[in-house]
Amino acid sequence: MSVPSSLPEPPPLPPRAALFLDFDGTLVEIAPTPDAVRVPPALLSVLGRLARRLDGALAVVSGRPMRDLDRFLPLPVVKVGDHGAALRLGPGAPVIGPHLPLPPPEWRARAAALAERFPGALLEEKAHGFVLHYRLAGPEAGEAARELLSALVAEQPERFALLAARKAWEVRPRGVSKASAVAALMTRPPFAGRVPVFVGDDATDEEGMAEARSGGGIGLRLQDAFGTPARLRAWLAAHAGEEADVSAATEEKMDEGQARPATATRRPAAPPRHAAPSRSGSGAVPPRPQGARS
Ligand SMILES: O=P(O)(O)OC[C@H]1O[C@H](O[C@H]2O[C@H](CO)[C@@H](O)[C@H](O)[C@H]2O)[C@H](O)[C@@H](O)[C@@H]1O
Repeated sequence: MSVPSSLPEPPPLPPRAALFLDFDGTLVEIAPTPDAVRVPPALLSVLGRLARRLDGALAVVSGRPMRDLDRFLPLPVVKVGDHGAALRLGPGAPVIGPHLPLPPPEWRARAAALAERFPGALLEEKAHGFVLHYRLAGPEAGEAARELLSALVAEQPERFALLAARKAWEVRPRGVSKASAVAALMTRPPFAGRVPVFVGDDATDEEGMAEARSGGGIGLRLQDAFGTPARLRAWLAAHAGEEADVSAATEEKMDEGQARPATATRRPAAPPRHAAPSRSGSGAVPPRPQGARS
């Protein structure tokens, strides 16, 4: 991801924030395949600590199936999967969601056949849809996927939509979105009455950001507000208080394979500039973390 040479300072997390975080491309860097994403170990402790500071008002809101979120983020935080179709409100809670249509089996079969034709293309199955990934197969595969899936969705346009994802095309049911997930969570404790803040990087996240803004909160596009997932992670670490586990600069080296986790430096979190720190979960949050490029 190219980083603008000077980014404005990210806004402070408002007092009594409810934080909604996208996963792919936001909390973690984009990887060649869905299974290849790397979750820095420090991220798990940072998210756990930050969730406690926010009295539980932190949710990961992703297009991923819940099984992937549980695998990559084995944490007792609120999780939303499948672009809003699956919701788990806490540890041990059942996965809930609205009744949604299933795509016809023939659609999946035709998508699988297309993936077979293009080496590197991948079909990712979801409960109520599927994704054709062409990151490793090239633009010709992407164009073929777009043509096929848009024709399929046109057969049932009131029930399904085609989503342009990052080097992928996704068939997903209508009726749910990251916006509907944010709206639903904001009616329930511990989110209700807080200021929604949504951070994300792609088209589906724009819906979540718009919902946060319409609820009086903030929508932060990762590329504009932080530049890279590593800088967002450092910002989250600073907001989590105590200690930031890994500096953004060190994480970036690790991401590039230049350093091992054992070499990570530990440093104190940047002190908040905009408001006094709080341990109650209602505190405001800091500025751009040290080590981040401006
Ligand atoms: O809502 P998100 O958490 O951002 O998830 C969106 C989709 O992310 C995944 O695909 C994307 O990330 C992969 C890993 O970095 C990358 O290989 C792929 O090219 C991207 O499109 C995931 O596989 C999808 O299920 C999510 O909907």
